[in-house]
Amino acid sequence: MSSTNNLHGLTMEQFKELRSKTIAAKDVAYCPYSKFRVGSAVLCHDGTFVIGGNVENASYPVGICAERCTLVKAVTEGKKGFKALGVATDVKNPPASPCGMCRQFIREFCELTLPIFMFDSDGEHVVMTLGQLLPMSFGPDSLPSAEEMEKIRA
Ligand SMILES: O=c1ccn([C@H]2C[C@H](O)[C@@H](CO)O2)c(=O)[nH]1
Ligand SMILES: [Zn+2]
Repeated sequence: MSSTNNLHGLTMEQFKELRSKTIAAKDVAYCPYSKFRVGSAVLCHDGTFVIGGNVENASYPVGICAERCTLVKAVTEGKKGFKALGVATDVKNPPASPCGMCRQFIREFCELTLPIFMFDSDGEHVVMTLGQLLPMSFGPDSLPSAEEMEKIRA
């Protein structure tokens, strides 16, 4: 389920860059209310990285998590496929994992095999795939086509 030595197809160099960018991204968090810094980075298929942090709001529910911030940036920069996602916080035992809303958000754009590296306060990680974190999930391929939908409703 979790592992510290399986890089899920990433080279050691890619993994190290994902780790350093994810941990550094904690510095871009805007979290005056919770003070809980979350950094995130995604490795895109084109080899580039996009980073983000949690961005809170005086109207608390309006805030956005680091993982969604990162993916919104990547998608709107035209990035198409994603090889790995990192998330880093200042807690340990266990490291924080993406919330349910983020898991579903990630599902829209990534394969179930996407590895999600969760880094703790010491930079140690647990890695799980999106499919492990979000079993029997509902995604774009779960919706019937317009034609199928017509048959279903007939
Ligand atoms: O995986 C997580 C968990 C929490 N948060 C944010 C939301 C909020 O700003 C703060 C406290 O929940 O951390 C994230 O960004 N990602
Ligand atoms: Zn979230």
